Amino acid sequence: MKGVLLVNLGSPDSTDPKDVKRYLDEFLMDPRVIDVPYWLRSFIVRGIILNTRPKKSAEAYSKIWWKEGSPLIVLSERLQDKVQSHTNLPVGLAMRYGSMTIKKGLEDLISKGVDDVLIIPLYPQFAMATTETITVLADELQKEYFPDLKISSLPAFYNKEAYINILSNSINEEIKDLDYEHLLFSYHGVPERHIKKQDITKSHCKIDGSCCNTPSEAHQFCYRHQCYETTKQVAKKLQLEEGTYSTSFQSRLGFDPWLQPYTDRTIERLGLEGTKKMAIVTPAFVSDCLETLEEIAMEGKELFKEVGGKEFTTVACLNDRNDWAELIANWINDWSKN
Ligand SMILES: C=CC1=C(C)c2cc3[nH]c(cc4nc(cc5[nH]c(cc1n2)c(C)c5CCC(=O)O)C(CCC(=O)O)=C4C)c(C)c3C=C
Ligand SMILES: [Fe+2]
Ligand SMILES: [Fe+2]
Repeated sequence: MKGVLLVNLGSPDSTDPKDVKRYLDEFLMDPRVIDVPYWLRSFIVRGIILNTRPKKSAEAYSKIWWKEGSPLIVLSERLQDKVQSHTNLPVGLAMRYGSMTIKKGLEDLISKGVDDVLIIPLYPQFAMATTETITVLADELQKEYFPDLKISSLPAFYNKEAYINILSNSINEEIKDLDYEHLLFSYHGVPERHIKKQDITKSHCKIDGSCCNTPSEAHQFCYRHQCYETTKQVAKKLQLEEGTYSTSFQSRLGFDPWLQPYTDRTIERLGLEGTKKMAIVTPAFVSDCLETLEEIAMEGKELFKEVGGKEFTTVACLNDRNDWAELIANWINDWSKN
């Protein structure tokens, strides 16, 4: 029997700094997130980051935590329920990090009689630190624990027409009555090194602003290309005028160069240049989370006001929108016919 496992990033079990530390340890020790040799990663993560960050992150999580738990997890569970209501196949939910493990998710599906699983990474754009780490772990688990299980995964959907339509509608619903001056598409950043590493041609990626616009088979794994493509397709769909929107990258960590332009500097620049009303959408996230609710809706807004901005509107992630849940169910039903 076929079944499906939706997989999102995960959150700590609570806002207690001890839980945050345990979660960050698992997350940041993933070699596809901090991609340096083990001894160096261990030194950076356990010797430096985990000494100070858990307390700071725990405070940030406390600002956005819901009565039911982590917004990312609660919203993913609501999505799972809605998707389940549109398909007869069992739909499970797991997180790449934290307590809701992929192993448990697969065991649960197997206990329902499933022997053929479609993994759906809940990330529109492919990245080594998100999509790839999920599929690699699922393959490892399959080899070690579930040799009779067939596993396949849904590819990144950053440019799929039905997804672009739903994302565009979600943005339009929020901004149609605003006379905003600038719409910023803010994606989670990654170190530039990740982009170069994923270049299967080993010659295409230059991070010079032009390679991502030049057709190449490398784009199948180029997070930067895929982010710009999502922006481009939405802008086309919504007929946004050139100059009234742009793309930036948020949430950088450490001192290496990450994808630019950075979101915080872009918000600051827009405000300093005289923009009074801006809107912001975060299409790398399908569920609202720390990075959208705190970093953007709180910190970003505060920064914009500090530099003279007046109105800062955040567009909610797709979360558990009916059209989004229906689209995932359509993908599942299409897959189940093969
Ligand atoms: C080297 C570090 C990181 C990389 C690379 C990275 C890529 C990446 N992350 C997401 C999505 C999310 N990240 C979230 C939180 C978060 N991310 C990092 C670091 C890297 N992410 C940290 C340290 C944290 C924890 C928060 C903090 O301490 O500030 C979240 C939110 C989780 C939640 O519980 O709400 C999401 C979602 C993507 C899409 C991505 C690459 C494309
Ligand atoms: Fe992240
Ligand atoms: Fe590229």
